[in-house]
Amino acid sequence: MVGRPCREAVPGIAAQGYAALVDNVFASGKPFIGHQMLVKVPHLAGEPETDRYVDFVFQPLFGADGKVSGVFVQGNDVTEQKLAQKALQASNERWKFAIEGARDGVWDWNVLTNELVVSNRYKEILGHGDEEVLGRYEDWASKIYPEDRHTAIESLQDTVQGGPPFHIEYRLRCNDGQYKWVLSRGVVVARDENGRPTRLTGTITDISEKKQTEEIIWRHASFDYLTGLPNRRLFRDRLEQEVRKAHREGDEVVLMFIDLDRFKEVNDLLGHDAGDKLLAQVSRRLTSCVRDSDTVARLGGDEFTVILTDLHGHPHFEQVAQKIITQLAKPFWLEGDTAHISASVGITLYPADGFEPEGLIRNADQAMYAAKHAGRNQFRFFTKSMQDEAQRRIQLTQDLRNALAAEELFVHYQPVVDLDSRRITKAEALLRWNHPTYGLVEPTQFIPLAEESGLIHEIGDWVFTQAASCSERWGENSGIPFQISVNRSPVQFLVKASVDWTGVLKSKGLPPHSIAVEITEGLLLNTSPNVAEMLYRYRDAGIQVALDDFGTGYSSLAYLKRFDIDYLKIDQSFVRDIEKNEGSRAIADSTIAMAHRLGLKVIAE
Ligand SMILES: Nc1nc2c(ncn2[C@@H]2O[C@H](COP(=O)(O)OP(=O)(O)OP(=O)(O)O)[C@@H](O)[C@H]2O)c(=O)[nH]1
Repeated sequence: MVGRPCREAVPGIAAQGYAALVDNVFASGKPFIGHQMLVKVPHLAGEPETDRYVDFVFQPLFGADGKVSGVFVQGNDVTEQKLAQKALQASNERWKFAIEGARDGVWDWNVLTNELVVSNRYKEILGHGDEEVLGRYEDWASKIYPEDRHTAIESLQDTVQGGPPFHIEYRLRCNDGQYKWVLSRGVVVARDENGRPTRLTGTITDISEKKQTEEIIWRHASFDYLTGLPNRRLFRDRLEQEVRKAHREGDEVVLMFIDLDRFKEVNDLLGHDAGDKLLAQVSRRLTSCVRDSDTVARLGGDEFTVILTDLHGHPHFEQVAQKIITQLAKPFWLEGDTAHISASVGITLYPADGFEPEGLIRNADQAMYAAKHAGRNQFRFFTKSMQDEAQRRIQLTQDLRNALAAEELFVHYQPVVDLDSRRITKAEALLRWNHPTYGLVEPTQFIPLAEESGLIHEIGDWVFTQAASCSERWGENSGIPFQISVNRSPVQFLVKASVDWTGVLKSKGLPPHSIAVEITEGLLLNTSPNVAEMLYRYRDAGIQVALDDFGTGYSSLAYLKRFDIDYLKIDQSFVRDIEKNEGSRAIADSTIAMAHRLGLKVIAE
């Protein structure tokens, strides 16, 4: 090739304009430098050419006479570099497209010069036009919502110091002075020779809508829909926060547990809507008894709590408790009806009674329970003995679970004498518990535990089968049917019985009136369809129904007829002093007269 004209040596390349370039340099005597010039390199005949990019230098060579004697051509193949650049450009285009498509704003911060450049979309998110809004880092920092500023700056600094990429949600001030939630992300894109970041680039996304949705979800999950008060979940959070704060500041926290007294009666007598209205009014009255910084919450049903904070050695909680009791004992006007209720309040103190929120809630609940048992409409402070009592209740409930299997329960039969024939024709089945440690436990102590724990269903069915067997035995012995009455707790009416009482009687070949079901007056006021359905089922099956403790509650005559009650039992408080007390005698007389006119029989306890 050497010594031959370039048109002959590399004809394919020379023809691409390179021979002309050589001629130009030769003629002008001026060098030529070309960057990334395309050269189509020919291959064997029939094969396609390949594209190469070459950095060229065409240097004229001068002879002794000062004239151009030749041209020195040097080519440096930079194809790889060119392709890499092309790829990068394409990728940048794609990113630009993606970011703009996502409607994100872009920022770029030069750490060395402190220059901050933001895209138009960034400005648009903040409600600005083309004008410069953020020229420096400080401009950005000054626009952050004060409460978020520290965390946002710290997070950015952390990235600069070598931490993870910047990723944080915070609020930025817009053109109209309002704050907007944004999500900002950023990474280090350049470093100096010591590895220190010199440039960070990132995006901001407008997340105000997402935040609004989150806020709505949070409100639903944290506030009670009926009263607008914090619910159980938010109450727990607040209590934890307040206990932590009091611990830091050496302060106290007072927790009150408030349960309305006989609220069920409002629902039963005036309807659920009226009950709802009363609950809403209770929440307003409670809020009016405390300061804005205190918390009033509704745990559910008719249970409320109050957290008193910032006491700073001036405990005024007894006055607050008394105020609550007084406020809630005042009548409630419920669109045409008036309701009277009261409240039982349990009080516990952090740190005197406990350190853990969970324990404090338990204490306040136990104190409230004690206030109820002491006659309602009052407050009680938590004491150690309440804890012992609660412990005993838990223990008894546990023991009760085994009592049936361990044969500790037994049924005692109290005879009922027919005053006309002077014969014992009936008996009442009374449940007793012979506890291995405590001896005979009163039904008033363990029946409420059985009701609370749901054990009443199993125990109640067991009492019924015992009574049915006894009725069968005694009926056979005497030759006439013998009726035994069995108490059925209101709780047993709430779910479908697992044992079909009428079916059991049928299978034993006993007439349906072998068993009478004793219910309490309050049950008749229950509006649950289960109650009415079950009572009608007894009536249709021929099982008699007796009303216990008549005279102590509502004594509503309408219900006696509606549910076809067969017997009334006059409460023993009237019967006991019937000979000495005129009033009791009058009540007993009129009850008997009324019952007989209604076709009901009467039993005196
Ligand atoms: N109207 C209404 N009633 C509710 C709501 N939640 C629960 N309840 C009722 O509130 C009553 C609470 O029952 P209790 O506290 O056991 O009954 P109480 O009559 O207050 O009895 P004591 O507390 O022993 O005095 C139940 O009858 C529930 O059905 C509600 O959102 N609205």
